[in-house]
Amino acid sequence: MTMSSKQYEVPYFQEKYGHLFSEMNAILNVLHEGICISNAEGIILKMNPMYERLCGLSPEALLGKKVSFLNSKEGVFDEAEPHADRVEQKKGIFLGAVSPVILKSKRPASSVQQTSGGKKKLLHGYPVLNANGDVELVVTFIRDISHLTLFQEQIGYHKHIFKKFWSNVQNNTPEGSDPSAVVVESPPMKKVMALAQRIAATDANVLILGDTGVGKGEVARYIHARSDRAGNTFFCADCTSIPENLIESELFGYAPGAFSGARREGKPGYFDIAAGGTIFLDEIGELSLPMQAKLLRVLQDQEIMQIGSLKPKKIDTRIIAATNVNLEQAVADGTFRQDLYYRLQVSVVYIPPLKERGEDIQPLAQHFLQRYNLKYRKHFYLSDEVVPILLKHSWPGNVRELQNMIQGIVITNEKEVIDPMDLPRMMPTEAIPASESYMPTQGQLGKPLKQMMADIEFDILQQAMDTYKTTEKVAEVFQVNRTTVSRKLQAGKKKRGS
Ligand SMILES: Nc1ncnc2c1ncn2[C@@H]1O[C@H](COP(=O)(O)OP(=O)(O)OP(=O)(O)O)[C@@H](O)[C@H]1O
Repeated sequence: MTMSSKQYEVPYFQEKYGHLFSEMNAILNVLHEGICISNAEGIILKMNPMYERLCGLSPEALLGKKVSFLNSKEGVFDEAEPHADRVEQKKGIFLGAVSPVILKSKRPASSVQQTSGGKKKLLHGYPVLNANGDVELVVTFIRDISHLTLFQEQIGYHKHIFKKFWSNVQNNTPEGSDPSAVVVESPPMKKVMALAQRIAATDANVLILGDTGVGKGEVARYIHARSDRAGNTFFCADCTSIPENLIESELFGYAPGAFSGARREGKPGYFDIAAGGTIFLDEIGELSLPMQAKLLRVLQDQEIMQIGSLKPKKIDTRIIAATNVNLEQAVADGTFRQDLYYRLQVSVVYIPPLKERGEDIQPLAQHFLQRYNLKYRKHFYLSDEVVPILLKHSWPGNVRELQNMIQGIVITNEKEVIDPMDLPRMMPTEAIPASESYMPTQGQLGKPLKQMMADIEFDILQQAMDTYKTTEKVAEVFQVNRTTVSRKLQAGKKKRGS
């Protein structure tokens, strides 16, 4: 709609700036920004058509009025106005106009406003000062930024989806998940992998048992990679990381319009994502009893029931489940369904703990060292003294513990050779089996306790000197002063005449 310039003018303004009007109006009328000019009293003198459009107010309702009319927060209305005009004023007003602020501060001001109808507006106001430095006019520019914020929100949403997708991808392809990179040296592990290879050729569901960190996930990936499903998705779902109230919709998805707040188009579950491939249900021993019942139905009928759907849906997904829970005990305790336990018993792979696979320890340590050297651009290597200590450690956290230890050393160590001193503190002492721990000799027994203790101390320090070579390292291991170590060694040698 094109307005004649007259509609936007008040006599005062026309009188004072009339000579500029024709050119100025032509410019103002084509601008994509709304412009409003008010005087030092806050009276609105002029506005352009875009301003009217963006505010949803007629020029008659504004020209000659105070800017504070625009301020809906304070609910200021001209009581003299007829009711209809007040309603009209109310339609497009802001939560706070910038002009009153500029009149006070004499400085530019900006704000983002949400007007009726949920539109977002960006306001920039500038003072025009006279020769005395007083505000003579305030020029306010207004721009509709609703589409920008909508765009921003859409970008934010897509960023969120991308992040989720990326974390899923990472979740399913963890560091070193290349099945050919699985370290298998010990006879028990060779047996495990031979069994996994045989099972892979069938399409049977699998149950993998073993303590935490033994490599159940690795073996599951190995089975998938060697099966006919290798070209399709391997989806890893950690049952403990999904909140109980979401697990059903995450695993099975939901039908369109399943519940209020649900996505209109419905949501695929992990079983759909892994269609044609393999779903790895880790920590299955932690599933609640109601979810166990639903999983049993999936295993029996090869069907899932999406939330909000009345029709079962056929699935073509191989299930590999894993747990470190003793399922037999869990069945006896009533926390795991017996029928599900029997269903899962079809093909079972048990992975022994690392301490029972001694031949794997050094190759695994070298494997992780190589990986983290490459990752952090380092050249670390293991000293000969380290290997026996690694072999003697009990590895309660299994392969993951070894992996984390090597990564930690590569990140924090200063020198390239990794020796016993660089291992976690508890390792060297723990590595001495009980049979090798110190027992007083016949010769020592019968001596005063103080002397016996000094002898024992001397023997321990000498043993440590054999392992660590320098008094500095021995002092560090035993967390004492270096001079204390030297003094005690010298005293002991003197006493024994060596
Ligand atoms: N034989 C192996 N060769 C190479 N890396 C291995 C081997 N076994 C395990 N790993 C690595 O050790 C880490 C722990 O393995 P994984 O996650 O498979 O154990 P898990 O038994 O599934 O553990 P959890 O019970 O906690 O789920 C992983 O980073 C894995 O890549």
